[in-house]
Amino acid sequence: MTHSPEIDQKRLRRAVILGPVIIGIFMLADMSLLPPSLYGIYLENRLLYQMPVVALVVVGVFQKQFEPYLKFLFSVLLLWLCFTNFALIHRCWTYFQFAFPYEGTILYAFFCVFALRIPYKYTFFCCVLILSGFLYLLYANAIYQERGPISAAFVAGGLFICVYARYRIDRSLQRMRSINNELKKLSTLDPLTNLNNRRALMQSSEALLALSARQQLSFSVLLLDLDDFKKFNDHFGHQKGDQAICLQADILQQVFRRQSDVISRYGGEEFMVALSGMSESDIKQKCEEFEAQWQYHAMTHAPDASHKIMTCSVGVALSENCVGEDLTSLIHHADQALYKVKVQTKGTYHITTLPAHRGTEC
Ligand SMILES: Nc1nc2c(ncn2[C@@H]2O[C@H](COP(=O)(O)OP(=O)(O)OP(=O)(O)O)[C@@H](O)[C@H]2O)c(=O)[nH]1
Repeated sequence: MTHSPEIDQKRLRRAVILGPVIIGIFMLADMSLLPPSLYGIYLENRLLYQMPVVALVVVGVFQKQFEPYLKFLFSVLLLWLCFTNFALIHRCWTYFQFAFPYEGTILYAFFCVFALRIPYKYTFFCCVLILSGFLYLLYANAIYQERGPISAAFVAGGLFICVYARYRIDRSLQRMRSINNELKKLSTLDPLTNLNNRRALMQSSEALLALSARQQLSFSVLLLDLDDFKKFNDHFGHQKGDQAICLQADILQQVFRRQSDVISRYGGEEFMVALSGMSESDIKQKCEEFEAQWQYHAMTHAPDASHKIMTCSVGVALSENCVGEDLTSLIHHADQALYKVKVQTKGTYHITTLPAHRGTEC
């Protein structure tokens, strides 16, 4: 299941607010364990060094302009929390011979890596630095005495779990994203021609029609159907038929080159093109260019077909002012125009111009 960026952002904001609350709860627990002589350096460490940085990060998460730098900011936060904690452990030991607990290191790492979602590479880098810092702390001070090695192993193990789990999570997310993109492609593209399929066509055409209506532009639907294609298939075989369909897709892409032109496979050997802002004479010119391309390629047709070479009939519905027009009705008019061509002269085109609607915008 995927979430929208807005939901992700809300969750991140909630998590980052939770951070100081958890630190606050731990402070109360720590204070109940600490000898009163340590209150001063403990509160100084938490309130003067840790909390201001935590507050800065919370503010950063709520500022949109910091979004690209959040992973860096969270990594700095993690390092800062761990190293200020090491400084506290060092001071408690040096001045009061008190072995302040080290387990917070692992909690900081778990929170920043999993709740704030520091990516794998940053996590790896941070965990290496944190472990090095902790090992140096143990080397420089005999804080945990005979429990030193097991403490080191515990911190190393906790950090390793962080790195490895983050790696697996990031890999799975990456795989999910690429599968999602593939599925999206499969659900919108026709596998033979790589053009939009009917579903994507309807979405794109509706959007283009709405835009054309708002800008008071003309809108036209072209239905293009290869002639006597059944005879072609029967004579040359299905594979050659597929080649003709691919050639049709190539020709359409050559003729209708504007970025806004919507080209798609409507179904079988039928294609549809939706155009915005084209006059009747522009469309005539495009249809002639299209027919000329088929003449140029001169693909030999079946002996019993109406033409010696492959041709394509085109039916066009042109709405000069598409305000109030709907796509289904335009497709219907284009289909009727195509039918006229099929029964009269295959391999040509027919344009039906629709009168301008009056009234509400579509
Ligand atoms: N090779 C191939 N053939 C297809 C594909 N999709 C549909 N067809 C064939 O296209 C043919 C369409 O035949 P008809 O609808 O009778 O149309 P037609 O023979 O072109 O006749 P007119 O439209 O009147 O010119 C059928 O034989 C389908 O099997 C495809 O993806 N590949």
